[in-house]
Amino acid sequence: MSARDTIAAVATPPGAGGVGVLRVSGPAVPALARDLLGRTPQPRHAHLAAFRDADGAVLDRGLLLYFPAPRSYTGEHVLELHAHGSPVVLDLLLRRVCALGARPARAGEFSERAFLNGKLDLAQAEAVADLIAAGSEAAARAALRSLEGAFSTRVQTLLEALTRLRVHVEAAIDFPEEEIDFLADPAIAAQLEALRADLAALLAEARRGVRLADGLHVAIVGRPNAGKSSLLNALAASERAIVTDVPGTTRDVLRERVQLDGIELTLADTAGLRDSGDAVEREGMRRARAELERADLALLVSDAAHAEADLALLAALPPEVARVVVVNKIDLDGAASRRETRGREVWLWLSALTGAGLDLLREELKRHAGLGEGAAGAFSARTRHVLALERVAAHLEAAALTLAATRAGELAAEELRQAQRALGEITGEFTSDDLLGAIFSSFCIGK
Ligand SMILES: Nc1nc2c(ncn2[C@@H]2O[C@H](COP(=O)(O)OP(=O)(O)OP(=O)(O)O)[C@@H](O)[C@H]2O)c(=O)[nH]1
Ligand SMILES: [K+]
Ligand SMILES: [Mg+2]
Repeated sequence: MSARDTIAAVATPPGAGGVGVLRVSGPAVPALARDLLGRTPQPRHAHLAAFRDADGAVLDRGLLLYFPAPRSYTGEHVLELHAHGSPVVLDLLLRRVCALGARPARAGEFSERAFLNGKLDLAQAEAVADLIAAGSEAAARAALRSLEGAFSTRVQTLLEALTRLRVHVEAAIDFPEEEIDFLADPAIAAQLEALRADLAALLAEARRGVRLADGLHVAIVGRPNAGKSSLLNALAASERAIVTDVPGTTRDVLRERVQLDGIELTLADTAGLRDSGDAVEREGMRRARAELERADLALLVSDAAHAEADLALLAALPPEVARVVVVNKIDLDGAASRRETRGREVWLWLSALTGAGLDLLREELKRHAGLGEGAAGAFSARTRHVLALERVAAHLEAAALTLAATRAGELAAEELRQAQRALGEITGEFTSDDLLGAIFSSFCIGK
């Protein structure tokens, strides 16, 4: 399979447990397995074995499973030893297999080998880590879909369409006397447009995939006393934040994780924004603004009694952050809860105190977290993928402009080539060692 060395690591989490698994991968595995079992193991068969140290003393009794290459996680010969989940026993077993020719694996090294042996593409390998780290049911389901190739297949389809288009354009360049006519062929423009539309759809889904994997980061902002901390407490269903009728109560950012129908929200309560205030409060406001820059969604809370004045803040929000306007304290004038769309904002009338209208807010949050319509087939993605897709979009746009304006085949072809490269980075067709190192080193040991 490869001339790589043999690696070993405990694959189960540190600490005591019912069962602990030691995993070994590489060319030394067949000999190692024979040594441990006293005979050649059957492939993919659970053998009951006594694991012995060099002197023949039994270290533990457990199961031994042998997966010959290439039908294994890494694509190499793999051995799994299922022992009792004792850190001491597992450490002794690890020492034993290292004495028999293995070395301790680095973080993510099994998955890296799976990638290098073509068992998983890069997006799938990342999905393994995202599945392990999933903080909610929706995140776990989405990561499994990516692991099974839902995202990669879409990328692959785009890559194929892009390749066909490049063949067309590059063929035109090879016939300079006909190049202009060739590139004016409406079929080329149509192919490019279709590609851009498919890419835009995939980009939107990948962005949702990032939110599903990471959870939705919500910054709660507004004027002092609008009821921001009360809203956080209502959503968290606990008295996490201090609520008083004194404006300027919240000084620091308070973050709270909330599970909402299988998705994870990180809510950040912030200091009320106003012009005056002491030094501490001003620092709180600076932190509130920094929180906004990082958020996926801003909940702008206003007091129903003076909502219009409070909402002058809308213009101050970073333009790229999605926002929902909350008109709070409707209990004071007896208004009913409701939802309205005004321009790019959704407005919700509710009461953090009585809970009226909170269900509308929960629905809105779920929509933003990617659990809206069409979420059934959602896959997980990473910011790295979104950035790559954005670069692809920019190159395709440049190619379209070049073709439309100048019919400069060489330039358009170069943009398409760059687009293909950026797309290939997602699945790992084009990668640098630095990128691979960065990705796999963030995995856990034994994966
Ligand atoms: N009647 C009514 N009062 C509310 C409601 N929400 C909050 N309040 C009251 O408004 C006051 C301010 O609430 P907070 O939650 O502290 O407001 P805040 O926006 O966090 O204030 P700062 O942290 O000072 O910026 C408190 O007295 C709350 O009890 C509501 O829906 N209805
Ligand atoms: K307050
Ligand atoms: Mg507060």
